[in-house]
Amino acid sequence: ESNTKSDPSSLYSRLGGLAPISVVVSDFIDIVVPDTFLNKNPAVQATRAHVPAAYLKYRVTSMVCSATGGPCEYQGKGMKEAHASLNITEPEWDRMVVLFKEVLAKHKVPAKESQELLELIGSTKADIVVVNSQ
Ligand code: HEM
Repeated sequence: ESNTKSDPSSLYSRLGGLAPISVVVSDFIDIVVPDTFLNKNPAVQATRAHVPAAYLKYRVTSMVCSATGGPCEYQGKGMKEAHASLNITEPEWDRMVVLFKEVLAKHKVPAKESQELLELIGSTKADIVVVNSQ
């Protein structure tokens, strides 16, 4: 596995590189895609028919790899564009964060690295949550 180009102090390296990152992302997508609360959003539910989970795993893994200082290049859509038509609400965002924290705990990602990943995810919130429902 070629993570040799990466700074050893990067979040990417501290997470253990691409193999552990891809496992955490894969588990996360496996939990998020069938989640009944998130699928109450009809726009989100509708994408299940035409956006394969394997595709989302690939895109989210390459994004996390890139954003944490790893050797990947994210070539997917911007977060605003990817989620614009999904009408994602604040409660849906909060549900996703709960599910993400469960996956981090399951894989025993250390507190510091978990916090950094949550901040990274948090930095995309303004582009993803388009409905202010509170
Ligand atoms: C409640 C929160 C979220 C929901 C319900 C959600 C749902 C979705 C759905 C349904 C798609 C497929 C859109 C389509 O192709 O029509 C998608 C794409 C994507 N999402 Fe999310 N998402 C959420 C949050 C996030 C977060 C926090 C990230 C990463 C920081 C993320 C990263 C991506 C990426 C990388 C894609 C693929 C973009 C592409 O096709 O190039 N999503 N999301």
